Amino acid sequence: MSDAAGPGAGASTAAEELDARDELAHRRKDFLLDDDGGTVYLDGNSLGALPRSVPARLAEVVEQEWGRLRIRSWSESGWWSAPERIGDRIAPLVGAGEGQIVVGDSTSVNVFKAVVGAVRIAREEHGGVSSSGSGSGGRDEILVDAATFPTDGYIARSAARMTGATVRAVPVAEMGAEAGPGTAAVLVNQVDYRTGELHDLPSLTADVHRAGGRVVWDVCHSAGALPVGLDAHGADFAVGCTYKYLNGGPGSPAFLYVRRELQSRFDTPLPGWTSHADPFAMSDGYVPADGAVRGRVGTPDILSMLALEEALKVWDGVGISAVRAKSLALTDFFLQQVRTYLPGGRAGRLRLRSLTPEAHERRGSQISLLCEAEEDRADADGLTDPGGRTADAPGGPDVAEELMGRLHERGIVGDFRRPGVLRFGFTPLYTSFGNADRAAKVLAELVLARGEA
Ligand SMILES: Cc1ncc(COP(=O)(O)O)c(C=O)c1O
Ligand SMILES: Nc1c(O)cccc1C(=O)C[C@H](N)C(=O)O
Repeated sequence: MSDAAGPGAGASTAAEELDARDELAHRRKDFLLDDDGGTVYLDGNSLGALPRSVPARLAEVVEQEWGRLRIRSWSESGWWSAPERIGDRIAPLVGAGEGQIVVGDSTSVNVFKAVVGAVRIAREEHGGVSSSGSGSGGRDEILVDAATFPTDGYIARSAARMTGATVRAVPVAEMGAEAGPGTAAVLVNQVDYRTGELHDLPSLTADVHRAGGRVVWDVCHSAGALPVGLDAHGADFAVGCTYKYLNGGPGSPAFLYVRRELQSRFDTPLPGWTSHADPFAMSDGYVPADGAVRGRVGTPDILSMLALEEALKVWDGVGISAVRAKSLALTDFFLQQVRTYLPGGRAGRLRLRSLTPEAHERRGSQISLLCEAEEDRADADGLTDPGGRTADAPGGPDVAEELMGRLHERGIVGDFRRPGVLRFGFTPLYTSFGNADRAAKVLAELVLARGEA
């Protein structure tokens, strides 16, 4: 086991061989990881690790650009154009051409802009009147992914109230069939935050378009983890955060993608002055800027934004397809090792069941294991029946939360989501196969100790 692989050293030969062949292994050194402390960090699907070059760059921004140049930095240090410049840096990672992504605000705020923008465009296309808000062209419904990360659902409901639409929660698998003549917009997560399931962006986008609606993709759990293909598959809008697989740091600004053909018709519900065609004219009337700039609202959060820009340098020379290949290999390997160390996925009355699909085309970059405390089931084959019941069996959620606490004590950092889900995120730029092996081994030890107690 090489030092570069970090904790997990001394792990299985299989892990060592996989690490030795890993084309992305050299990237690990670009991150500050707690290798000496023995921590295996599998929570990059919530907060990515710190790229080593960020602190020095932030110090420079604060001391030099803010401290010395002060107001001049808006032009001389490129602060003013940072939202679009950084958007173009993210673009290839999500399959977008230049000029369609703006960075800023939170994902929640961008969901609001995109959903209202999508409803307005759909209505205009079907004979409604977008700017006055009157006339819907019969497009009165917003479909929302029934298992969505909560913020999207909350925001969609507010956007619906404001536009006179209604929201209907629909399981993603049924959305294509449910989209119809009343559909204005569809809001859907490409990867489910709880189960790690990857949804079919190309086919659902095509279905929504056939129904005459517009689709907003939340790519928080796919940006930087897998090829998204926004342009290629005709996505209308996309929003995503940058603090997960893009490692931008806590609360780093989100991004908004508006497909080029829709930009001139994007009627933002938050027309702040920085999205004006001539912001420094400071005129009374709002005239929207062209292009990605139209997605801005107010003054960009420069410190977070420039930390993100520096963090994105770890992607230099890295292709998203290599990242995807390693992500699938890591998640396959983790599942395989859990099965090896915990045969049948169970110990006594305690059972782990993967909610993350086995099929690669349906898997994001995390593994979610539902922890059930139940009677032994004759039909159970352990870890292999995603899509089954997710009932919180007696003690399930409590035991899962307790187990995640114990994992943290043993240096394995994943997280817990209700009901009883242990989440393990795999960030290919810095996670080694040794990490995956060590996490599986410690998890199995803890389940065995707890289940047979
Ligand atoms: C799918 C998804 N959407 C949105 C968010 C959060 O949005 P915000 O960045 O506004 O907190 C998260 C995670 O926090 C998420 O997982
Ligand atoms: N954004 C977060 C935060 O500010 C605090 C704690 C966690 C988060 C997260 O990102 C949660 C994450 N989206 C999830 O998938 O559960």
